[in-house]
Amino acid sequence: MLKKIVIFGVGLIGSSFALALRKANAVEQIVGVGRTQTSLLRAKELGIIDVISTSIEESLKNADLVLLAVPVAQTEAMLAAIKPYLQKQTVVTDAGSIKGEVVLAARRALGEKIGQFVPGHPIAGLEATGPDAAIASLYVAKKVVLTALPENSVEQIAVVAQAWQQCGAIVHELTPENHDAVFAAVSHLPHLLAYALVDDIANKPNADLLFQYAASGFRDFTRIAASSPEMWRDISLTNQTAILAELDAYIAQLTRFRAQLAAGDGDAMYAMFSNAQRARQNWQRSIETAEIQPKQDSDK
Ligand SMILES: NC(=O)c1ccc[n+]([C@@H]2O[C@H](COP(=O)([O-])OP(=O)(O)OC[C@H]3O[C@@H](n4cnc5c(N)ncnc54)[C@H](O)[C@@H]3O)[C@@H](O)[C@H]2O)c1
Ligand SMILES: O=C(O)C(=O)C[C@]1(C(=O)O)C=C[C@@H](O)C=C1
Repeated sequence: MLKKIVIFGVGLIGSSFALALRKANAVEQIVGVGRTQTSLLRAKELGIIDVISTSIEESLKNADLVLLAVPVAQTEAMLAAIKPYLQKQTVVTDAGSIKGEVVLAARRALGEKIGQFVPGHPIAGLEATGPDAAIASLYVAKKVVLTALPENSVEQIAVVAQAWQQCGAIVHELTPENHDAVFAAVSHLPHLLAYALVDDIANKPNADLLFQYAASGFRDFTRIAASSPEMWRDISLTNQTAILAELDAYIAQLTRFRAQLAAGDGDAMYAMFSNAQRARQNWQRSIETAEIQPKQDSDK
């Protein structure tokens, strides 16, 4: 049981963490720190947080756990503001979608207190933002990747891992470099492609006509283009190298495909479509097995 947790950023991710811990009866008091009073008042109204912080110093007194759930470019300034008031027993974690730059920012901001920071990333989310979008079950049977630091103690890592497990999540560990390369391929690139496609269509002279007939294929491919521009700007800039590598590989793939189409090479196109279909079906089956099983267990 955590006595006090402090959440910086009461948006989708921070508020869902709060709701999940409350549902599990795993926390006594939740304090919210925000950029705008509006989201903090709304989070309090919705019963997500108990207390709206008016001072970082006060909020950190006797805290067990601090979660940063803000756009990743805020990490360094936020940890620098926290550092003077960070007590020895408090563990700090984050939910940022990239880890390499977050770790560098944390080292710069926290200095000798870096051992108290256990970097994390829940692999669950939505295109919606803010406390109204929060869901208590968002993390159930979903992965949370920790990229623990050599300076973290086993106990500090356990505080963060156990909090996520209380939310129903399954904790994995990766190095920050592996993390950023993996998510550049399977999360960051798809978001950028969806944004680019919708922007391209929106800028066409006949955009209204095109959107009028866009249907479920368009909906499935572009849901994530409704995500937060601030969040995705920060992810793009802080994971620039890995995203550029994935973007180049994708452009090469499109160039290959374009040549096949221009040449009317149906066999080559069929081979690529079949390989992708098989891979997508296998992925769907394996993810369903992994994610449905724990849900059934927890229903017992
Ligand atoms: N949305 C997802 O699918 C998802 C999934 C996993 C991880 N993440 C990561 O979680 C973090 C939060 O994303 P989200 O989806 O909850 O976004 P969100 O927009 O719903 O919430 C972010 C909150 O942070 C607040 N904020 C911004 N700057 C702040 C500051 N300086 N001080 C205090 N509060 C501040 C905003 O007001 C907002 O309430 C991001 O780092 C993102 O990369 C998002
Ligand atoms: O489902 C969505 O809307 C998401 O964008 C979630 C998603 C993802 O790409 O899967 C996005 C970013 C996160 O860092 C983790 C999860």
